[in-house]
Amino acid sequence: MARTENGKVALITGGGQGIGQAIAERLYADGFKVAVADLNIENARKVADALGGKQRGALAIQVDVADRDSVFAAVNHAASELGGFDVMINNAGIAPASPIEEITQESIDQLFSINFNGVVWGTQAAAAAFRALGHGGKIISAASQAGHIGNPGIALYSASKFAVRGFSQTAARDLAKDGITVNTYAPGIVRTPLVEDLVKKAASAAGKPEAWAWEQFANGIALDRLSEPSEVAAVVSFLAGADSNYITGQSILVDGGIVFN
Ligand SMILES: NC(=O)C1=CN([C@@H]2O[C@H](COP(=O)(O)OP(=O)(O)OC[C@H]3O[C@@H](n4cnc5c(N)ncnc54)[C@H](O)[C@@H]3O)[C@@H](O)[C@H]2O)C=CC1
Ligand SMILES: CC(=O)C(C)=O
Repeated sequence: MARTENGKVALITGGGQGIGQAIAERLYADGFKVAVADLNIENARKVADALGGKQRGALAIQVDVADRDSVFAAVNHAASELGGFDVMINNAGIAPASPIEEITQESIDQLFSINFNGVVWGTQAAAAAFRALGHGGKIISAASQAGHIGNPGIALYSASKFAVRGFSQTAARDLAKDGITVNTYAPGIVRTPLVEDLVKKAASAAGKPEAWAWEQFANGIALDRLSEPSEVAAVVSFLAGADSNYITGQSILVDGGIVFN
């Protein structure tokens, strides 16, 4: 795909692997300068370096999305180093199993601090940067099919993704006056380290081989296969680009046909 040099800047949290890496690569190919932001700075550096590094408009930044100051610092760093700020992708997330009986205050706090608070801090930091730069922008966050229908075994995760959708709908209304659109993407089951981990744990809990667990995860998908990260990145590319300028407050399912709204 040819770079179009659209001159815009996007920051992707959780950009060091999986869906976030695919989004960073896709937006870079679309012509964005990208800030690849991750708790795991080594992985973020690998992704940014493979795109050519800072000199070529791909900057690695360490961020902890659970920490408001860290997120604001990452956005400000991206804006000053890359010369602007236009698109925020709140992608970082975790998906530990959470059987109902085993949920604790700590497990709620840990999961929500990343999956939900991280989206709130990212939305605040991006909106502040857009206002300071005197223009609007786009905020795009990771929901999930599990944020459209409760998924068995991952109650906290599902709840956090419903919360991301609810927060983003209100943010879309509240920030529209500033020329800011707010949307979410809702993947199905994507081949990433996050899902590999869920599959391993499901197989071990059931005392079955991993191949069995992969089949369970693929069950009920109309297109009868799992998703690749690049297929999610293609939809995020649309949400980050001008063709989606009249879309706000929406959650776009990219799940091969699991949830039908
Ligand atoms: N893989 C899937 O099937 C699906 C994933 N999603 C969502 O997509 C997003 C990305 O998922 P994957 O790529 O599969 O996950 P992944 O586990 O492969 O990658 C997540 C990245 O986020 C980073 N990260 C974790 N905690 C962080 C923190 N506190 N601060 C900054 N970075 C942090 C990790 O270091 C990692 O690089 C998540 O929000 C996830 O919930 C949604 C639906 C399905
Ligand atoms: C991790 C996730 O979002 C799933 C399984 O939908």
